[in-house]
Amino acid sequence: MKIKNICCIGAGYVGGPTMSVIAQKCPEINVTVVDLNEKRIAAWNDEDVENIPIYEPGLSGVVAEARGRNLFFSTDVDEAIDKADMIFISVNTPTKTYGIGKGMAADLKWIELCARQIARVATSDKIVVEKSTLPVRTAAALSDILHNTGNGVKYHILSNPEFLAEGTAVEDLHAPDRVLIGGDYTTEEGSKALQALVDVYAHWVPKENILTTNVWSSELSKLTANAFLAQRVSSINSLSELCEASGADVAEVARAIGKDSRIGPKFLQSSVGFGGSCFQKDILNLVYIAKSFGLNEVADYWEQVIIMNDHQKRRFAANIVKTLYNTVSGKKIAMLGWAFKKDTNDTRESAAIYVADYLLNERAEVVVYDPKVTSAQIYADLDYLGSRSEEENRNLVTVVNSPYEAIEDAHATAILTEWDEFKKLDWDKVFESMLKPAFLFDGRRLLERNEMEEKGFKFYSIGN
Ligand SMILES: NC(=O)C1=CN([C@@H]2O[C@H](COP(=O)(O)OP(=O)(O)OC[C@H]3O[C@@H](n4cnc5c(N)ncnc54)[C@H](O)[C@@H]3O)[C@@H](O)[C@H]2O)C=CC1
Ligand SMILES: O=C(O)[C@H]1O[C@H](OP(=O)(O)OP(=O)(O)OC[C@H]2O[C@@H](n3ccc(=O)[nH]c3=O)[C@H](O)[C@@H]2O)[C@H](O)[C@@H](O)[C@@H]1O
Repeated sequence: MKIKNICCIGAGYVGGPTMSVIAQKCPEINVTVVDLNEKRIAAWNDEDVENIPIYEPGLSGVVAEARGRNLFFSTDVDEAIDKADMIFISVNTPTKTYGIGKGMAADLKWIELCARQIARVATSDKIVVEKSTLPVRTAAALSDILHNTGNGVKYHILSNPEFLAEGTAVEDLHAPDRVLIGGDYTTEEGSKALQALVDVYAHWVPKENILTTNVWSSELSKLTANAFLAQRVSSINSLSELCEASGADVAEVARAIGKDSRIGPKFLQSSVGFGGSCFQKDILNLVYIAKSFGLNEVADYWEQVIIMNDHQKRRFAANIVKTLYNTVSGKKIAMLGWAFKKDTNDTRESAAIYVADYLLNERAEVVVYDPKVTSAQIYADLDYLGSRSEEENRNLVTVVNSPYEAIEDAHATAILTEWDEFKKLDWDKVFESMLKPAFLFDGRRLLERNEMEEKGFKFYSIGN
């Protein structure tokens, strides 16, 4: 079966970049990315390709190459569904904020809406691909909806979770460690559907890197991969506190253990805590699933990863207060970075939000600089927490366009995101323009202690 038309529902951080790369690498396939969000689609279609709604290194070049040729962005969801032989569902699956499973389970409302819409519109057989991260066995629910509310056409459901990381999305999509496709390989038709998607990726991914499994293994592998990655960060972060107490240096410990090929060097960078839209949500989902099977010890084991991460964020903020003589009330704290990691404008679950909230509860005046995050986003993130009125957030928080403006007359500077430009700041100038003693809190292990102390800073660094 040769795929000619692909539709992707959801033009977000996953749907946008993933489909752009498929279109780039498969010029004979028409790829239409649809979304209900008109503003987002308008931005994807902006004449100036630098204005696409997601900042990812290299992405604008990919979009420029394929857009208008075989890559289209549209709000006409029905038309794109009807035309497609293969439909990716790449909508958001956030943690539920209400009802059963509140604060834990994934909210599958948008997934179900997509399924119902596909069933209503489709007049020919479709391969439906789960691109969103979903709880294990979601494909059964999708199949139920599609086959019971549809127009009598046939559906094959595949699971094809996405492993890209933000900030390196294009690189990850061009050369993935693996592509995972779950499908029903026990039937001839199921195998054909699986093969159709394998053939799409085989345009640029070596065959040995395309793994096929049954649907449940694929769904569960995505949650597992994120849980393992987050667990490594929480593990090294837990040790950062022990390093601070004992005189060891977490970077040295990480290097020493990472040299063991069984452990490996990646994801051992101690930090102010992991953020991003997925680690916390996916682990909470895993915990919820384990609990729903009555596996309480399994649930407790994974929940600890989140508990440690919350502790790390709180501990970083609390240390600022403690170091500034137990009060930051009325003091200016410069925060460098707001995004949850460098090279992205995404702020979802960023540690910076929680550190700022903590400091604001202590009545600090916070000044934020981030090279890619807008002030509107920063205020929206704080408002969303609901810790204080919107007016108070605007009174207490200032967003500026230059790091030097942020640090001017600051009592303390805190690095929250590891943007490369922070390494290259003129730190002598920073020291000069801060109030003394000039406290510097490095939440990303970006700077060298000796160098900063020589310049005169009172320097605090995670795990050292
Ligand atoms: N952000 C990331 O780096 C990664 C995310 N994922 C998973 O991919 C999924 C999508 O994540 P993101 O792209 O970050 O989310 P996102 O929130 O950036 O994008 C989702 C888009 O879907 C649209 N949408 C929702 N319901 C719709 C409907 N019924 N019809 C049309 N459009 C609809 C929304 O308007 C939104 O623009 C989630 O399940 C996430 O866990 C997986 C790997 C990486
Ligand atoms: O499902 C998802 O959404 C994605 O989640 C993560 O990707 P992402 O969240 O974009 O970014 P990561 O590079 O994993 O970083 C996550 C957080 O952990 C932090 N981190 C990461 C690595 C490390 O060593 N230390 C550390 O503190 C980062 O600063 C960031 O806040 C996974 O890496 C992707 O494989 C996955 O597809």
